[in-house]
Amino acid sequence: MPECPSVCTPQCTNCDKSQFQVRHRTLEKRFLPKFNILKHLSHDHKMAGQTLVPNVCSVFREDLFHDKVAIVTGGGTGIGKTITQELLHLGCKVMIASRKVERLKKAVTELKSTISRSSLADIDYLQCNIRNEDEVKNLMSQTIKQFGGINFLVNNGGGQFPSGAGDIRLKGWNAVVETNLTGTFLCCREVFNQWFKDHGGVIVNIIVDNFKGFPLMSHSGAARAGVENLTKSLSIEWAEYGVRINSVAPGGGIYSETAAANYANPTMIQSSIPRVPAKRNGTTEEISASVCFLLSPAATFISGETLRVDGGASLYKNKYEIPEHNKLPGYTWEKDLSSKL
Ligand SMILES: CCC/C=C/C(=O)SCCNC(=O)CCNC(=O)[C@H](O)C(C)(C)COP(=O)([O-])OP(=O)([O-])OC[C@H]1O[C@@H](n2cnc3c(N)ncnc32)[C@H](O)[C@@H]1OP(=O)([O-])[O-]
Ligand SMILES: NC(=O)C1=CN([C@@H]2O[C@H](COP(=O)(O)OP(=O)(O)OC[C@H]3O[C@@H](n4cnc5c(N)ncnc54)[C@H](OP(=O)(O)O)[C@@H]3O)[C@@H](O)[C@H]2O)C=CC1
Repeated sequence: MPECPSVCTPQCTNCDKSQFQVRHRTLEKRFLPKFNILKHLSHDHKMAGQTLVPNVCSVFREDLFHDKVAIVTGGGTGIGKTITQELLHLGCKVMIASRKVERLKKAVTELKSTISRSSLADIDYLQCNIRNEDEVKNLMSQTIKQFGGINFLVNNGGGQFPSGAGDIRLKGWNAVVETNLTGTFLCCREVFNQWFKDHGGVIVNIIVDNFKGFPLMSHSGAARAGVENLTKSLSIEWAEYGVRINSVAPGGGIYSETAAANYANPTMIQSSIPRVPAKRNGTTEEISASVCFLLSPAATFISGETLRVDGGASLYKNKYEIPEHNKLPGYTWEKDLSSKL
């Protein structure tokens, strides 16, 4: 059992396990189901006064963002929800935004209950499809109205469906490109025009590990490559306005129930593990820590960068297995050379 990185968590009301220990067990359960090495927990662990969301064990100082306001798109689920929870823990006011209001409402109710009474942190939600220009404009203006400004934008909302490129219909291609590239652009442009141009600010874009191509997700690979380059362009163009912008590229698989549920094969996220040098999936907490670092004063000289958070996966094998074939013969002036190639 690893050490908890900071002071944390109450004990279970039924036994002496801390919430961190229970959380750690839950992660083992997620990542190693088929090896059956887990001992079953003898009872449900109930933490006095706690909700279902785990307590935050952030490595960052608790008041780090006490005077800050953040927007997190897709902040009601998975990676975005963990980022939101860590930002709240660090004292930030957070507006979460996505398409499905029920998810947003549920997340706000759960996460609000984790804010301590002495904290200046606050959370609210706005429905916003980042593909819709008017809704993005509204997200920025309403956040400014409600929280008095915006310091951070985390462009986390996004996704795709797996498909061979030959089978992607134009509508499907456009849906993925509009979500991941155009949606990210619209959020960047609007936060700049409505606030960052006059006050500065920090943007973090969540992309994917597409560094060796993204076979069967070509639409998303292309869109995220666009975001990576947008990150570089804007880091130069907007430096004079006090804007920093970076990307985080999660790799391997980052497990969350919603991420897994997006795929017909729920083990899709787990299937990366053999090709991850760390030999496991990543956690939403590991992505959140990188985002908080890039938002923080520790990263004031970092802009235009993409941080790979992938256990080394982007340096190792492509997940895609190329079937045996002889469809790409060599070009040569010698007869019979092809047998030696
Ligand atoms: C290990 C992996 C690493 C990465 C992990 C993660 O990212 S985890 C995070 C994962 N989380 C997420 O990805 C969450 C967010 N993702 C999403 O909401 C969707 O994947 C979206 C981005 C396509 C938007 O969807 P939407 O409903 O707003 O879109 P829409 O209604 O406007 O147009 C839809 C059109 O797209 C097409 N099409 C759609 N699905 C399929 C399919 N399965 N099959 C084939 N085609 C499909 C189809 O053409 C359809 O129109 P049609 O022909 O039917 O009339
Ligand atoms: N999990 C993983 O292994 C990896 C994830 N990523 C990326 O990380 C980000 C978060 O994914 P993750 O948390 O894992 O999965 P989730 O499916 O939980 O998160 C996707 C989020 O994006 C929101 N979203 C999708 N489309 C839109 C839209 N048009 N407008 C506004 N919000 C939208 C969804 O909310 P709603 O449905 O309410 O709109 C949802 O909250 C995504 O960009 C994903 O592609 C990258 C690499 C690996």
